[in-house]
Amino acid sequence: MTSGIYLIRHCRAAGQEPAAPLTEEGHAQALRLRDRLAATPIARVVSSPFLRARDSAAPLAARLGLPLGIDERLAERVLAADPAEDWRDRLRQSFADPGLRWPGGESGAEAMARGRAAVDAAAADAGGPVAVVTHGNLLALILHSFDGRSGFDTWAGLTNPDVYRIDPAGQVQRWWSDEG
Ligand SMILES: O=C(O)[C@H](O)COP(=O)(O)O
Repeated sequence: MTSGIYLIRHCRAAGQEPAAPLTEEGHAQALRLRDRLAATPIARVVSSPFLRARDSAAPLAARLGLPLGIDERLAERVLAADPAEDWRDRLRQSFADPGLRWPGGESGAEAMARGRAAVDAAAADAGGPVAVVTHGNLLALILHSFDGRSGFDTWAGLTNPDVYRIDPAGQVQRWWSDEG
């Protein structure tokens, strides 16, 4: 039983590599994210190790006086070693077939399992709701682990940032999206 999970996609960023920073607008979004979430009794903040996720979570953790936890399992899924032009089609296929794996990549099932394990670890004994910051593909897979209806279309509709709430009963609801 959890007290609720806020599952967050990072704010707008300048690239996709691990060290890609937030844009100026992304930093402004991180402050709005902080202001929106600081009104809830968040007990723990955990992020992907990627810079864009850490910098999305850091203002919230600072406002709440909490350490920013880093969990490698929240890093974005590697779809394949080669940056294929048809990555979007591959992604669609991988939601339809969770066991599908391209060379150098993770299957959807593998990524979902590690992402869900990270969320469960963040929520365990937290004593209140937790905020977990990650990436688009992994976020959609984690949502799928709670609610089988979340899939490719959920991923395609994600914004930066995006916040989904998973309530103590495991029900998934989009909670906030800063489209500004
Ligand atoms: O799923 C995606 O959109 C890509 O893997 C990039 O993810 P991110 O922009 O959320 O890090």
